[in-house]
Amino acid sequence: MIKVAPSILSADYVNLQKDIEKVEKAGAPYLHIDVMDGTFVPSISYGPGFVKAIRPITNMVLDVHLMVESPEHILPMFIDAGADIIGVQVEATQHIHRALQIIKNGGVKAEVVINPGTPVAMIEPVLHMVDQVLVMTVNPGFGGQKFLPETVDKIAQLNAIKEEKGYDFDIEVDGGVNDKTVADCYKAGATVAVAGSYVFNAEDPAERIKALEDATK
Ligand SMILES: O=C(CO)[C@H](O)[C@H](O)COP(=O)(O)O
Ligand SMILES: [Fe+2]
Repeated sequence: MIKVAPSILSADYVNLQKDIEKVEKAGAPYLHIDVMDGTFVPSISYGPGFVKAIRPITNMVLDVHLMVESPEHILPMFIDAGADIIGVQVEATQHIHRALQIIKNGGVKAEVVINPGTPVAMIEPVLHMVDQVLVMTVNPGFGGQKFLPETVDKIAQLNAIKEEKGYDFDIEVDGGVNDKTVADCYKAGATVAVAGSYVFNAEDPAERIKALEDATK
């Protein structure tokens, strides 16, 4: 069964605590927090203060996805804010190895993220040092986009490398995930699924989390 990571990008910001409590009660193990800088992606979302405010109200794993140019400079702020996992986009830095080192040295799990147009070969040199790889299944920047099926092959490629080399990272998928698309990702080797609009644009987020779990049993 896949681990579900609801993305609060599609939550009700005015009643955020209620929405967070709903998905935690439904048993979601991760909470996905999308940080957007208005440069790497067009949108602007939230910063380390947001993570710091959420930290004491939940026991879920705080899975922070940085869509930020040159993230090295801001990593210490997200480490101090209480993130459990920090993901950096390989396309956003000339120093992916250094960025991952900073995260690990801060005692936080390190994740590398790849966009749909980026080949797996780009991240092969750092796969030995990551706790999680995030395969973007849409182009980053917005919630509610359509899943890109051509990204599934990259999940399989990563899973093959993981098995061949004996690496121990989770494979997370993010973008357009629903009860249909999640099944192919899981079959290819994904272990964590981010879902924003599918979970939060629903009457009952708990029912949607269960549907994702049931589709991957
Ligand atoms: O990183 C992201 C977009 O760049 C997100 O995690 C986004 O919230 C996914 O949303 P949805 O499940 O609605 O496609
Ligand atoms: Fe994300």
